[in-house]
Amino acid sequence: MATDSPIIIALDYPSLDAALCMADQLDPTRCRVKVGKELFTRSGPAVLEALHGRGFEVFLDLKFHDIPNTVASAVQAAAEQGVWMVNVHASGGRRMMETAMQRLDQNALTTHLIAVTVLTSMQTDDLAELGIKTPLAEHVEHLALLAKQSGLQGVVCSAQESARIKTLCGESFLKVTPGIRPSFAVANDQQRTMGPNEAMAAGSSHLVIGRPVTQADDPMVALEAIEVELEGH
Ligand SMILES: O=C(O)c1cc(=O)[nH]c(=O)n1[C@@H]1O[C@H](COP(=O)(O)O)[C@@H](O)[C@H]1O
Repeated sequence: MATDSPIIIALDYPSLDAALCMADQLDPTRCRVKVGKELFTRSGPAVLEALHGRGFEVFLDLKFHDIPNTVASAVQAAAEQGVWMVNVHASGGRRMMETAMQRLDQNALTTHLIAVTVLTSMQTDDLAELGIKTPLAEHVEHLALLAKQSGLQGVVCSAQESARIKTLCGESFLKVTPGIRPSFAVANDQQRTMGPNEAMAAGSSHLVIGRPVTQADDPMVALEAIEVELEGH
């Protein structure tokens, strides 16, 4: 079931049952869902089947990062399970990203392939510790351009970087932005955050939202409050 909503709810739960309990409160015409490392490691492909069966488009967020052939095979495996979107780490480099994209094309698989730039939990000091001296925003732009040149359809970045990436990589290049914090939510471990409305105004194409909805007393009330903040987009 396709949706026009930019909202992607992160189903960061420790079991299939818990994730489906949340999904059953959501409407696949009003949001997509994201399956990440914890849930997929615990439940495996069964969770994808269950969510597809309920009509959801699924972003499989496993952030692959390995040698080109291994990543291409993993991306192919994800796409063959019908996921809407899958991601790799841009820091895996051009050959890794190009090989993965070619594998999708060779097999006529239409899953969106995007690359993580710099995690939204990181700041300049974290990059410096890794030996990356470039200012964080510049490093994000560099990785976004590399992903675009490698043929990928978009990136995961902070909404703080969406405007600049839109200028560099174009409007249709996807900017999938976690670290979204509606006015009622706390930052948790996120560092580079933005509100949903501001993120869309900055050029984000999709908003990844987890705890502000999944840990709310009433997740549907939280989701509706976000939809209200987004009115006009
Ligand atoms: O790839 C991601 O989805 C991702 C990339 C990133 O840079 N930062 C980030 O928070 N995420 C994911 O986005 C979700 C954010 O969840 P909340 O912080 O609970 O809203 C989590 O599932 C993260 O794994």
